[in-house]
Amino acid sequence: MTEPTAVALDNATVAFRLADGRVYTAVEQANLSVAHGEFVAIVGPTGCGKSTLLNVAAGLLKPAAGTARIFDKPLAGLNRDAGYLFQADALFPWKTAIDNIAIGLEIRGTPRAEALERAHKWLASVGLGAFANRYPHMLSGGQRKRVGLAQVLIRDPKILLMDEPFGPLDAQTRQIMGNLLLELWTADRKAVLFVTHDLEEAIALADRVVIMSAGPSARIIGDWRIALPRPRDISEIRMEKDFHALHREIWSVLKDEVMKGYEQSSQAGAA
Ligand SMILES: Nc1ncnc2c1ncn2[C@@H]1O[C@H](COP(=O)(O)OP(=O)(O)OP(=O)(O)O)[C@@H](O)[C@H]1O
Repeated sequence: MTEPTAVALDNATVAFRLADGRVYTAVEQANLSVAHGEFVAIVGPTGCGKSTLLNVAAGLLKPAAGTARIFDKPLAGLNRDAGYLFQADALFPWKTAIDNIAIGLEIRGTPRAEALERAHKWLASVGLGAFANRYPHMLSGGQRKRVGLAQVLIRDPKILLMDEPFGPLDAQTRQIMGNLLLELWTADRKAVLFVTHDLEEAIALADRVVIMSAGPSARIIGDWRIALPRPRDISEIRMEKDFHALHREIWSVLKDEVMKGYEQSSQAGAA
């Protein structure tokens, strides 16, 4: 039996009403799918609608036209199968690392002792076993991301929605986090939808890279299968010939859209 598609957006159009009453169509007729266990990255120019598509998959935004289906069922309300990791930290500043991780289970009614035991395992799997009692302000940006990842994964979502999760980190920490993400994903293949503006990061991580055009009315204009071998080290894979060939091919499509994106966003009243 074939597995149901984890995320399927069919002809999804998303529009926003602006303060002056005009309607801004951010995304038009986007078709996007993420298969069970597949890692898909969305790349596109700034402001094209990457987060908007992710928010549709999360059930935070309803398309004006088209449909969103999760495991072959129409999405109504929040996507309860998904865990969401944003660019900004979502940690409670008044809770320690361990309590930040355990809270997701405690909210669901898991007894505290059991929640803590599982949280310690997750803290160890993100390499922070010795930092259980640190508050978020006592952790580096990369360490906070690790806690954030554990906080999402402990709830065992079937789908991971990631919106530039490593955006604020320095280049080296980004690569370390990328490798950690791949290691955890390989152990338990969840469907991943990963938004990034960094084409190299997208190719290094994903099974498929999807490219969006510049907005308004952004569309999906390319979909590449990334047949690079796994397991991957995301620093080393960037040295490979096949990686360069893919990068060249995808960038040839993306670069015009990036330029259009900058022009659009610099025009008065663009959005
Ligand atoms: N609530 C809103 N009301 C009006 N316009 C919005 C709203 N949310 C997003 N937009 C517009 O929709 C477009 C897409 O926004 P979105 O945040 O999805 O882009 P993005 O590709 O994720 O951008 P970036 O790469 O800069 O993070 C942008 O032009 C943005 O200004």
